[in-house]
Amino acid sequence: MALAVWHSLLRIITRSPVGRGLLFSLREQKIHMAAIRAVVARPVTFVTGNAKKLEEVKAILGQSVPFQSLKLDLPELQGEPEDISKEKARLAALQVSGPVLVEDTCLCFNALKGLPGPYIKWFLQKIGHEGLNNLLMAYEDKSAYALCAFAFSLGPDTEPITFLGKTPGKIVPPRGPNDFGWDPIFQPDGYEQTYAELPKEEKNKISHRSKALAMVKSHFAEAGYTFQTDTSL
Ligand SMILES: O=P(O)(O)OP(=O)(O)OP(=O)(O)OC[C@H]1O[C@@H](n2cnc3c(O)ncnc32)[C@H](O)[C@@H]1O
Ligand SMILES: [Mg+2]
Repeated sequence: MALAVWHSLLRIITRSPVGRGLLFSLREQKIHMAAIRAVVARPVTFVTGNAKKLEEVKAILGQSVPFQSLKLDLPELQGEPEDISKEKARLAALQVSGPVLVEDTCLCFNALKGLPGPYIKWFLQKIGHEGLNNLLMAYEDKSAYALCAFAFSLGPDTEPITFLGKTPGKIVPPRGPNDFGWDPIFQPDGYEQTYAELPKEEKNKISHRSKALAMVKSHFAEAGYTFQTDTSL
């Protein structure tokens, strides 16, 4: 009985234009999914010009997302962090002709409505830790947040997707080793130490970068990508 109903249903589907359209689009979708899997069956390249970022990304991701890295200082668009990161991913995907991961980091002062934000690199280079503290001299509010925007693209023809991580804290006079950007002047909420004073493993547990990467990890796990680590292909 059930088989007879099933057969007549199948007849209706295959004979009607709507049913045929449905079957066709299901087939197309299957082909599309297969294409996506084929594209990502290649290594993901994390593109950055910053060795310290790479070090942290390696430590945080471990073996969960196999990737190779490419040292390249990509040009950066002006604008909102997410858009900057997406544009970096588009440029990186063109360069690599394959799946890429990039990130853009911001340091945002609440008293300055989020500035320097994505321009922190240039502020840090020009005015240093002391100058960054001085920017907040006129304000009582020293609160700030570190923001990381990762963007992942499957390749040059694919729209990048973003993953944001944010850690609140405050800006303080520099303390701790001066080996990574603005780490000595950022004290995360709930800690008496600056990022620079914290052991690396501790920073990597609570940082803006680790929060964004946790989302990257779960996206990769849900999508079920299979990545090739053999770069000879
Ligand atoms: O090639 P990319 O990945 O862009 O590397 P970059 O050094 O240019 O990095 P950004 O454009 O994201 O600029 C962010 C600035 O903040 C610094 N920075 C990034 N992450 C940091 C972190 O976790 N702690 C301290 N400083 C950080 C970094 O050194 C830059 O000066
Ligand atoms: Mg940069």
